[in-house]
Amino acid sequence: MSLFTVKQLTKSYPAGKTAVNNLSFELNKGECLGLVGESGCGKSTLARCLLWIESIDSGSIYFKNEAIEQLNERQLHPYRKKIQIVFQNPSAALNPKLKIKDSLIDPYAQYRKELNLSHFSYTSKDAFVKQLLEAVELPSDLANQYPHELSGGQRQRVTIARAISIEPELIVLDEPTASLDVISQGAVLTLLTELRETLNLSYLFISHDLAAVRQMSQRIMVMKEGKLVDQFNCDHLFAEERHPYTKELISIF
Ligand SMILES: Nc1ncnc2c1ncn2[C@@H]1O[C@H](COP(=O)(O)OP(=O)(O)OP(=O)(O)O)[C@@H](O)[C@H]1O
Repeated sequence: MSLFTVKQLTKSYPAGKTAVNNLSFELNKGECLGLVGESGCGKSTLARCLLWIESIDSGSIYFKNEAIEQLNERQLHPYRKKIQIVFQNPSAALNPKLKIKDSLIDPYAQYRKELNLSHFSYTSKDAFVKQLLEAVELPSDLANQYPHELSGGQRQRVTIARAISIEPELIVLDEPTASLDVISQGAVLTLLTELRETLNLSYLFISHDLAAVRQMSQRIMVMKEGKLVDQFNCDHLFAEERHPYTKELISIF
């Protein structure tokens, strides 16, 4: 089943070049779709368009057959709950003045009236936070600490716990391990794979690191200068018909 169907999506910035140029693709429920391309090719712009925090110039984005560009802000509210994002830099994503438990509870507090959780259950704030920390393999005593008291890897686990707290259908992972050391990177990627299976999540996994994208994804899309130049199943990565740019990326990974 298609979760996202994107048709001929174009987005440009005033006085700038076209960041996303006539992009079409589908993202299926339960899959991890990888998006790879060099810095500046338009990956994050595409992510912001899908989250509808950036308007589009033309084209369509369907979420489960509903055209999101036709929804008003009130109609977008339930849509926003179904899609969460994890950014590259967990320090910027967490409020330094809030204890971890207060950051973690934020999405739940925002959407609690509409939530029908099946994996997590809310009995009290402390118990809920404990479940979330356990899900990302963090000790529960981190709940009372502040972001600066945690390591980068721990902080990124907190942002992942926050993203999964309202059991979204899709998480956009925008370079989620780029700020971490190699060991933490591997551990976070393994955790994300386990969470996708346990919580039946779908991912759009954005990275300039083809090796990480290959480890995580079932299908891969390759972007170059705003355009989608290649898309294929992971097991076809080394096939002869790959686009020359994909072959170039393979040669450097
Ligand atoms: N708010 C903005 N205003 C003007 N131009 C922008 C804006 N955001 C992005 N751009 C431009 O759009 C293009 C695509 O940027 P984008 O951040 O989407 O690329 P990216 O592939 O995510 O890069 P990176 O991997 O470095 O994050 C770039 O040329 C960038 O300069």
